[in-house]
Amino acid sequence: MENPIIETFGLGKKYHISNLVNKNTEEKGLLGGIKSIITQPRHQPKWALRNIDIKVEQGDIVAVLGGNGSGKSTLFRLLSEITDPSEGEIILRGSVSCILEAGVGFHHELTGKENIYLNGTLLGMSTEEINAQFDQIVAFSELEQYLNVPIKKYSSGMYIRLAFAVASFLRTDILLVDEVLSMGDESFRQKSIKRMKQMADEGCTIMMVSHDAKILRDICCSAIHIEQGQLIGQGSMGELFKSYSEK
Ligand SMILES: Nc1ncnc2c1ncn2[C@@H]1O[C@H](COP(=O)(O)OP(=O)(O)OP(=O)(O)O)[C@@H](O)[C@H]1O
Repeated sequence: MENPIIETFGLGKKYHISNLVNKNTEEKGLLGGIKSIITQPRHQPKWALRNIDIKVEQGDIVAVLGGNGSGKSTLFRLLSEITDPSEGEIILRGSVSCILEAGVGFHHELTGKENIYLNGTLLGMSTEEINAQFDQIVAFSELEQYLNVPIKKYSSGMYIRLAFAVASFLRTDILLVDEVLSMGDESFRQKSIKRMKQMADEGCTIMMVSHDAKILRDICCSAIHIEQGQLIGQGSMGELFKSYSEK
């Protein structure tokens, strides 16, 4: 694979989880016999991902497979630069848009319309470029009536429709879609799948997480399999899905 659009080298992310540890101690002296509880914060490091070396080719639609807590969302957070790696390196040869869990990427006090312009500006687009895409975004999201309403008043389904429309019609080379299609209704899901195939045909690279195996098998040609923060494999969807579902 020459000049893959996404490459990672020894990528790792370590979180520090603070646990409150109750320690029963027996007081001596004046307070002899009285037990007190001392609560001490302790920080335990946990590697959410480690030693991840992947390569993704431009125009590919890649499924990211893995059980709960395996590190899929962490990988997307690293690739979209929401969080920094603890070790290793990421090379991105294009701009990234992501649709992560409801709320991320939008400013809740701003209206739908203001968020469309804000997202476009963050992607480096001029007002004229955003204007040129605006009607398509609104039509795709089917939120004409709610454009001047603050995002905080949107339902999760409405949020997902706007997030998908914004991410898929504003200029982007890489689209990361994390488990959001299951939140929309069936007709929106079908429309989104069609749009993703069209984007891939136009050269956009898509990585997606979904617990809906049918969606993944329908549109992904390759896959990455992660378990407990470790890369199990990268290859064709057919091959990896088989080993993933047999585990
Ligand atoms: N902000 C955080 N602080 C501490 N630990 C975290 C944080 N985010 C994720 N983790 C831990 O990192 C591991 C990987 O989490 P991640 O959300 O990436 O998994 P996932 O594969 O997306 O899971 P799921 O399919 O359940 O959404 C988990 O053990 C999780 O508890």
